[in-house]
Amino acid sequence: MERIMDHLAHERSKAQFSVEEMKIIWAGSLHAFQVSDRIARLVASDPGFRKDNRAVLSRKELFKSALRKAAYVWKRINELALSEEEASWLRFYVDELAYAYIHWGMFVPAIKGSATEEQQQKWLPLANNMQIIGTYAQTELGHGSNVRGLETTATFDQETDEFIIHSPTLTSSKWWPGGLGKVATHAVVYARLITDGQDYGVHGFLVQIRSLDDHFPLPGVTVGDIGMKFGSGAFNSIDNGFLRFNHVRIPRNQMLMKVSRVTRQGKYVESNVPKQLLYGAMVYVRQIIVADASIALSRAVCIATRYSAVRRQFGPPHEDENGKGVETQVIDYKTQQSRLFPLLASAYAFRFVGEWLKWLYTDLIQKLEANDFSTLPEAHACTAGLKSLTTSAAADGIKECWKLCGGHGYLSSSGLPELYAAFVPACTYEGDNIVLLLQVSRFLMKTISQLQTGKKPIGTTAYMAHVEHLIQCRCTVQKAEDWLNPSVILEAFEARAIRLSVACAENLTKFATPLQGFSELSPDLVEAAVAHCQLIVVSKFIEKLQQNIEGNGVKQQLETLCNIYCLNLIHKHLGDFLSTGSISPKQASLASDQLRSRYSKLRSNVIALVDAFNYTDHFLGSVLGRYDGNVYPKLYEEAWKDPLNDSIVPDGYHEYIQPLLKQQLQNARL
Ligand SMILES: CCCCCCCC/C=C\CCCCCCC/C=C/C(=O)SCCNC(=O)CCNC(=O)[C@H](O)C(C)(C)COP(=O)(O)OP(=O)(O)OC[C@H]1O[C@@H](n2cnc3c(N)ncnc32)[C@H](O)[C@@H]1OP(=O)(O)O
Ligand SMILES: Cc1cc2nc3c(=O)[nH]c(=O)nc-3n(C[C@H](O)[C@H](O)[C@H](O)COP(=O)(O)OP(=O)(O)OC[C@H]3O[C@@H](n4cnc5c(N)ncnc54)[C@H](O)[C@@H]3O)c2cc1C
Repeated sequence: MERIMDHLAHERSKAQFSVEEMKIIWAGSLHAFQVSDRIARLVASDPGFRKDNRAVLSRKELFKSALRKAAYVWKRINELALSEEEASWLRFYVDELAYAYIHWGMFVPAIKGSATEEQQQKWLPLANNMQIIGTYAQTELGHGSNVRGLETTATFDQETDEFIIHSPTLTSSKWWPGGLGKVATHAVVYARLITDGQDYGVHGFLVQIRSLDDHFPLPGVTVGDIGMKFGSGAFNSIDNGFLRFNHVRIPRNQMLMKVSRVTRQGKYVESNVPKQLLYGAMVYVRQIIVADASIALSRAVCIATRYSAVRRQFGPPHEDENGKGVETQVIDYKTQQSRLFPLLASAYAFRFVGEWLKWLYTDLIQKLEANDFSTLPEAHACTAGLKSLTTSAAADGIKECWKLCGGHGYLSSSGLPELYAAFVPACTYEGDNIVLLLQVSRFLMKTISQLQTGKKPIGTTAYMAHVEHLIQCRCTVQKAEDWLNPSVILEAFEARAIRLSVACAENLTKFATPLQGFSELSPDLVEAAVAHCQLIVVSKFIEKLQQNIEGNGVKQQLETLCNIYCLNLIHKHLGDFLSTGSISPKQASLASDQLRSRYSKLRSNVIALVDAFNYTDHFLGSVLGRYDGNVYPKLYEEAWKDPLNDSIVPDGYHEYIQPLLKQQLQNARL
């Protein structure tokens, strides 16, 4: 048997902590680690889940392959009698975007969040058993961010006890819903509710769009795919669709009636729950997307880190561990470290804030069940803000990782182009990132205005209670080591965040109306929201370190990562920190000194830190990120697999190359 050479073994031997213990920290618990590890291996070893040929498939082949895999996933879930937790891991590791993401991730949560108990009893078993396949049809051709501006109508017909769903204009066509184009049989459709001639705004309706017998669209329904999207593979395995209704009738009881309902007599009745619960599915998915951002970023970082340890360029002659003369590993260049290590730190930071957000969401759901709606505004602000912050940083980070791999990063076989193409729309779906930050700033301005009324800020805004101190405090750092003190870091971030918010609040008073002020100051408001969200990530990382963290050397590594995450943010947003007086220029320079020293401290551990993500080669899908580091022979092998190399002389030679060459030859002879 061929011995598998581990080109990264020397790197692994340098680690100063227990990778196995770190794997548990990354997974969240021993149980989560064990389940996810088992399912990851199950997926990786099943040829039915092969995905290395995706980049060369045509759109139709890719789509069909995604359908096949989704059906196979369902089959395996049932054959193996997987629990809900195991089934989620299976879908996750299969790593193929398909209609099932929208079905499980949005359609089912929308029903759970907005339907009455009775409606849930009818629809959830059908959805859970995949007897119907659902999509989430909110966005329209002319309206995405502005949900209140949706045009589709649902007009109540008292005579027949039905709603008539209609698309009155081209711009009211539903546009983008995943799984809609070719697969979904049902949709949660967001439409303006009209009864008794009055428009009550946007509400959710459960609408069947395709026949369960022959899959043809039902009468009055026009539906199709919106076309190819950015990048090969990636989102092109999903049929994002368009949908138009021509007076389609549905029974009255297919309005999702938890928040409000229409009676048999056509009377609109509000319940005692806030209308924002209609947007509950968005809060749910935004929270999941934060976890997804840490995964996408950590995948890219894992690839770039392993490859940076394998790749060698320039440098004074070195001897490797076998005494052979070699060039410098690119990971030892300080520029490479200053680009890569903050991304590694961010992956961990986002993991921990994602864990906390999951807790916040679970807590919200428990409170909502007890009719306590008090934490809904904060949950909305946190999910919106952190979704925005983490997806923007992860998308930029993946792109940086591809550049960190030089030319080979641009190859499909690096896995990075597809990862980027698949992830970058997260900056737009579930709310454009800027629009979401503006929601956070609205929440911040409200919180600041309530300080004057004596209302005590809670949760992630609790720091605002100390506004008087934070507005005038001075950072105490005198030497580089002082930047390792978590309370110093926290105060600098709190001071920056509150000073930016207070400046916005003061400036807003200078405008004739709040609307005008919000519009004029929106770039500043976005910066204040970013500062607040970064503070949340920093504080949750610091809180994580205060927990009981077991394992040889694990806590020390996390402390170094936390320092790098925070100090790099100070470095990147120096303008904010200096202009608000949160730190001085001298302290900024000390922060940079400390950051450099943290990179050196981290260096020998980075391969082990990416191993702790516990990603299989199948999941990573990257020749550059292979666990064994055996990059060059595998790149060569992959190149041979390209369809262009199926023949020695390419198709088209006889039509287009040979005549050209002959012509040139004849011309030369003349
Ligand atoms: C097991 C497998 C599961 C797989 C799961 C998959 C999970 C993901 C993982 C990987 C990803 C891969 C798959 C990707 C799938 C992508 C699917 C994408 C779907 C979509 O994009 S659906 C469409 C989403 N659309 C949006 O997000 C639109 C954005 N716009 C809005 O949210 C809103 O309109 C708004 C927030 C901009 C509101 O603007 P407006 O000023 O008009 O405000 P009002 O509507 O009047 O609201 C006022 C009031 O309400 C508060 N508010 C607003 N939104 C919410 C909310 N969601 N929750 C609670 N509260 C809310 C707002 O703050 C205001 O409060 P105050 O009056 O200020 O107190
Ligand atoms: C891959 C993908 C999958 C999707 N899946 C679904 C789905 O399953 N179901 C569904 O319903 N939808 C889906 N969507 C649609 C998605 O939710 C919307 O694209 C998103 O909400 C943004 O809306 P928009 O496209 O209208 O952007 P717009 O709002 O038109 O944004 C355009 C620009 O205007 C700016 N802008 C907009 N409003 C403001 C403002 N108030 N202040 C300042 N700037 C502003 C934005 O920042 C952006 O730069 C999907 C989208 C994508 C890309």
